[in-house]
Amino acid sequence: MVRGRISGLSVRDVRFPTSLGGHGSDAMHTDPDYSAAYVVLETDAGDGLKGYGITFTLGKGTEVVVCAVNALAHHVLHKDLKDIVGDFRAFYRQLTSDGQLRWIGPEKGVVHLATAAVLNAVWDLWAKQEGKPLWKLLVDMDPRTLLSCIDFRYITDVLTEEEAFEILQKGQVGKKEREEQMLVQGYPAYTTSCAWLGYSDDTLKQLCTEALKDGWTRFKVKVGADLQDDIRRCRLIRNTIGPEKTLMMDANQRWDVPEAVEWMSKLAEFKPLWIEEPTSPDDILGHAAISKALVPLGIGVATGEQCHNRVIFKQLLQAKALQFLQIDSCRLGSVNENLSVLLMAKKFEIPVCPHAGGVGLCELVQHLIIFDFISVSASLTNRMCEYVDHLHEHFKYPVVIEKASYMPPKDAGYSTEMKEDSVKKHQYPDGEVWKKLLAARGN
Ligand SMILES: C[C@H](O)[C@@H](O)CC(=O)C(=O)O
Ligand SMILES: [Mg+2]
Repeated sequence: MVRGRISGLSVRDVRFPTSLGGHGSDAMHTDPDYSAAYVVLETDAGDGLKGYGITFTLGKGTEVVVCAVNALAHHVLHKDLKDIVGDFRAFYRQLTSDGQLRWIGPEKGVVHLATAAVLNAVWDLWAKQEGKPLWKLLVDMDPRTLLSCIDFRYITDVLTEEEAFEILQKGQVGKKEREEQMLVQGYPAYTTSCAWLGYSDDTLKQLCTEALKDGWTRFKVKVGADLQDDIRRCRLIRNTIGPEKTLMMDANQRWDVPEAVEWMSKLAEFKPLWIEEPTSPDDILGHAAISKALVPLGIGVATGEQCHNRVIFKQLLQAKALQFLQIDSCRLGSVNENLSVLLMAKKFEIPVCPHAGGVGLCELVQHLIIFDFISVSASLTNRMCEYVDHLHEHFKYPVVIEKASYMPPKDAGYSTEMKEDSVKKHQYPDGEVWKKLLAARGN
């Protein structure tokens, strides 16, 4: 039973110095410090439950997102939780239609990341009050209630509410068996942690060898900065993992369209399943051109981690611009907007392979993809969820990986809560980790 009025919202700037080890590095983000704007919602319900929400950022960008969360706070404060989730579509629209903040969006960039952080906290609180992990809250929700959380504005030309209802109705068939399957086998994952761009060849080889021993069969490598380096690194990885294992490549938006096609024709011998973010995330027709050009090479295009919103996903699908769709739990407007994208992907029969390269993204997105399998896609063909082996120790309910699969979370909530001690230590700039680092840098 949903209860309580939101009595407090706090937001903190939490950063991890991952750049020191080259973790998370790619062709465009060479020194990423994995960071989060971390939101905590309190209520007057007297049950001690809080809602925790994050959005993923890199370093200094967190400052700006924290400001945007504070600017949105008045929409949430003093509201009854039951009014928020009772008409979640209206609340989503209220947040994304703020007359003054909308101008610096709309539904994109900093203000949308802030929306995600706030709404992720609301979903966490809702799931905790219901005593269920978020994936289970979604799986058990009746289709009409689920759809009442989605803003269909701008997507009804490809997906009406009635069509979405039909998809969810069809998804009821075999749902129980699929839930059982998830609880036993988990959701298949791939690892990105062996092959960040800043890692040396020795590190690549060592990490791939260890990952193979741990049962990983799917690997992603960062490419795009230097062709000769890419050829050497991809050869090293392919030789280490063997011809049968799955390899994906990620260029993080480094190339122009013709350059992407040319570059990938040189990397085709390493048999990548996909090239991810070959060019600007806003270039829908560019992605379509690359997709078309790479068909003869057997390489698909994957994108989504920097897709602004459901509208861009809609057009990517309409334009046949991607073969693998990568939702992100913190880039889009939380669960609400991700639900609409999962349903569109189902309509277009495009496999969803979520993005999770960042702090906390694995914790969150596992809920969405497990729900997707049980209630929407009903398929694991060509599907896998990204896994990165970093920073899970800072979360109160960290992901559980077994046999290279995500095991469904059992604790109530959205797995968003961080350990208070970790937050204190990594808060920027006053946490002890940053005080030391900044002093050593002479700041
Ligand atoms: C900066 C991030 O680590 C980015 O490289 C993640 C990413 O592209 C992915 O995980 O995919
Ligand atoms: Mg990527």
